[in-house]
Amino acid sequence: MESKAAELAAEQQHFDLARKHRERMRTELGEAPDAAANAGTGRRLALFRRGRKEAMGQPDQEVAFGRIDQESDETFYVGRETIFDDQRQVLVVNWQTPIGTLYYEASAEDPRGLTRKRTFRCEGNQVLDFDDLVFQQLAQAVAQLEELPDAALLAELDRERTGAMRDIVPTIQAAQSRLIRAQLDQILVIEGGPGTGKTAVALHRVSWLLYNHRDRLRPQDVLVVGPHPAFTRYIRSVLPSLGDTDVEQLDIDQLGPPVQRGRAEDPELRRIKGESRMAGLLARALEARIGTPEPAERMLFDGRFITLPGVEVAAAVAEARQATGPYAQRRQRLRARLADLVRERGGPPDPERLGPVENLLERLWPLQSAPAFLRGLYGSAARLAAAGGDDFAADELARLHRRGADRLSEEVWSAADIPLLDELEELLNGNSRRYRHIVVDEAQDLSPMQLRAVARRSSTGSLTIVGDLAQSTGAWARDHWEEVTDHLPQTLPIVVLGLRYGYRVPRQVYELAAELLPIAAPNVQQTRVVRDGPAAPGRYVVERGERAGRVAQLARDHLAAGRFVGIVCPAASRADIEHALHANNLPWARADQGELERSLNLVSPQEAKGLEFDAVIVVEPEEIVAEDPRGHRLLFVALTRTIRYLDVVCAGDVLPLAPVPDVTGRIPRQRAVIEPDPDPTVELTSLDRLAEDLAALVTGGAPVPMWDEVLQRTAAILDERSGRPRPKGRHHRP
Ligand SMILES: Nc1ncnc2c1ncn2[C@@H]1O[C@H](COP(=O)(O)OP(=O)(O)OP(=O)(O)O)[C@@H](O)[C@H]1O
Repeated sequence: MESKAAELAAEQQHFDLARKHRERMRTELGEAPDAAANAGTGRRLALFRRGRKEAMGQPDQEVAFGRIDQESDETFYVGRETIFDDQRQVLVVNWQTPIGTLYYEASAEDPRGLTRKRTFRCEGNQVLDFDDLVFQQLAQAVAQLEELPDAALLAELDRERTGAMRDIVPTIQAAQSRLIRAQLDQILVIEGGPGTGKTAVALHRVSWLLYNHRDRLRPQDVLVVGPHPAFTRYIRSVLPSLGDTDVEQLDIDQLGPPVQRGRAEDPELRRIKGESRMAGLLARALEARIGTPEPAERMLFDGRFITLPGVEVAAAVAEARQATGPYAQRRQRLRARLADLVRERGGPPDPERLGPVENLLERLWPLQSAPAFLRGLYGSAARLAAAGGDDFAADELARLHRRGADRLSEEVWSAADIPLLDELEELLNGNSRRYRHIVVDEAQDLSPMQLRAVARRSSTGSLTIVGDLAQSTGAWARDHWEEVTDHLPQTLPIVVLGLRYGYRVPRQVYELAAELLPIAAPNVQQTRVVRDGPAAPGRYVVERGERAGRVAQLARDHLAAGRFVGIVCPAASRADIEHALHANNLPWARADQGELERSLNLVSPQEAKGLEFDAVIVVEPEEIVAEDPRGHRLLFVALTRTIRYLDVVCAGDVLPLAPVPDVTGRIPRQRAVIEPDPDPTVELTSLDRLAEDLAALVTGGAPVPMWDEVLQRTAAILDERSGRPRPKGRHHRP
């Protein structure tokens, strides 16, 4: 057998050769002439080449991260891009190709025709070392190899954070790879605990889909929606680093017209505005703007009166009302009809001279902008009452009523207003941009109106929905995924698949946070943590007056050690903490302004969703719990943001498990987790869907030989839950 040194030298030779050819390919891309049949094609070619060049690894980046050896004796190197030599021989294959996929998927149970999987450790393009998995040897010894974190993954997880998410191409795990490659034509719900890689998987899935469905999907056809600007900023470099530059990435608040945002609103009003019955209210209110004509409509053209009988005008209005299409389009239809009626009576043929028709049209079918219309509607109790119909109680309509700013340009809108404006935009103009695939991250919190805004942008019904029910908080805290998927297009199958291994949060921290789960989300499966952290969580219970000073001191210590730090601070303590940071001369970035670049970041628990830091300082858990009706979930979010260090600084309990009074002094009611009633009328189709979901879970979660075992255990769990006697011979829960 070759010595390791000799093998390393041989690998280095291959890496050097591949790098030489990568640079040759880069040069060729730069030099290729822009000549094309026409200017448009030339521009597209130039853009394509720019995209290809950007996607190429930098000269100092390793050409490959892995190698697979097949039983057929063929060997492939796997990297971020395919590299050819000048004879078109492949030196490295792209991770997104079927061959590249084998690198992630081969396991001891199912080696997929491989004899060996090699993972390289590199510094630049210098091969320092490699680890081998030799499948035949391992097959007998390891039952579930794919679940064990390997050295390469652990080293990657321990790397310091910077405020920008990185790609995980070299270390994608088998279970993650299955979700990345799941079929395009479905609504795939990726669920899992904090730090299981849901966001990373969803972004790599986009890249994989773009590569493997080039015929149907261009980068411009894909939209990624995140919960807030700091999150979008955090993830925005992942797709470009995978070579996919033109994918649109927006915050949920950007799905709507550009208006001034920032209006605060109480949760009850937020809840009303988020409900899908608001769509009906808006549609009725808009139709109510359409007027009725006078018995006779008299118009003056070039000194001559023309009179249209009211019944004819009313018929034209009725026809436009019944037509399909958005308000503005139907208005055009009415305009054309009125012009015809005028011409039939000898009016001017020239549309330029139809000013009086425009006036009549404006009176009957006024032009509207979404913000002007909604401001007017909120401002009128009578219009709200008329549009509310039986769907809204009087006190709900009273809550919606508000006096608008003096000028439209001064109106400040709330987050819950944005999807209403977007709904109106669609009713008025119907020109929302459509996408062929949409990814929605942190989807567990979105209101039905926000989900409608997502759904209307989907031209195919193909979506990837990402979230964690245990982190679902706010006015729309959810306990079941159906509460989300019911508002999405129903054209394709819905499959919920889970990620179970926690890569971010160290064991000591997760154990603390998981104490909240029995109250926060008793139905949610716990994460299996893959690694230990460097230290137990720091618990600092201090006098209230000392709290902010202690936070500043801890932040300073973490910063001195070169860590990327997040302070998760409830609103009630925000001013105190800001003051202490100022006084200690510690500049920080504000997540509420989409910033996340400095070493020190101040985030609210809500903004903390999806983010991660080397060190996290959580301020006053009791206040965090009091901040939301599902406050224990919010605290769970706050405690699970760290990749290494956690400190909790408080005057109250480190881990308040009992309900804590909210800001008004009331004990918030925890909404009961609703177990679905056994319903004998459940339709076969939904049972089929449930069975399909379960089958998908089993397929994705266990190797084939274990399926029977899993099903037997599932049956035992169900028996236990239902209190039914367990038939003899069935497996017991371990
Ligand atoms: N296979 C992997 N290789 C290397 N790093 C990984 C892998 N999977 C996940 N990670 C890392 O683990 C961390 C958590 O991943 P991610 O943010 O995608 O988790 P999440 O499930 O979306 O978490 P949350 O629910 O808190 O938003 C990230 O730093 C990510 O890069």
